[in-house]
Amino acid sequence: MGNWLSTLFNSNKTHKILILGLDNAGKTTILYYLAMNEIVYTCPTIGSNCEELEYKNVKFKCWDVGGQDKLRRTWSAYYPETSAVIFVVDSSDHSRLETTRKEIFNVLNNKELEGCCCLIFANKTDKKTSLEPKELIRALKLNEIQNHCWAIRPCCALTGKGLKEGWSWMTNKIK
Ligand SMILES: Nc1nc2c(ncn2[C@@H]2O[C@H](COP(=O)(O)OP(=O)(O)OP(=O)(O)O)[C@@H](O)[C@H]2O)c(=O)[nH]1
Ligand SMILES: [Mg+2]
Repeated sequence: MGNWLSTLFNSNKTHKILILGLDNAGKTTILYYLAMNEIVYTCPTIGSNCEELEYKNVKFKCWDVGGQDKLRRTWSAYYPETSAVIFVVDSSDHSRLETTRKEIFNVLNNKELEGCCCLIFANKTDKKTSLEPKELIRALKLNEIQNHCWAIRPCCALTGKGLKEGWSWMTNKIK
């Protein structure tokens, strides 16, 4: 991982992280930025990508699952043993806010994810039309999330801006 993902404390456990979100949200771009600290040009994911990362001597196995409509029904196969969900939102995609909202709540209402914390990355902040986190909280009704510790963080996967802050929040919440 990048420089900011260095060493501090020890744990033998590998935490499973699930990266979900609609197609084109930027999940794969985020995964590879976290894993390699560089921008990877992607094509739509059919199936999933998996990378093992280490942060402060804690190991993470991150699954990025394709977000196309027909692939979303496969997401639940990845739920068992998940420590945290990262839900990536294209904050400039105004036309699919309602679909995004439904998918977030579908995911978080699943019993297999009980107790998981959820980091929502408001990605593509470089775009002029991107909504701010507080606008997304309102549009996606995030205050209605129950029984999950959650946070929303703005980011730009093309520059890495905001990824560290979001990742740090998530790792602090994982038990
Ligand atoms: N402008 C901008 N484009 C981005 C950003 N992050 C990702 N993209 C672009 O958005 C497109 C989709 O990115 P992916 O990472 O493939 O999206 P995905 O969520 O993995 O999509 P699926 O695999 O289809 O589920 C690519 O062209 C990326 O280069 C960002 O922060 N800003
Ligand atoms: Mg992808």
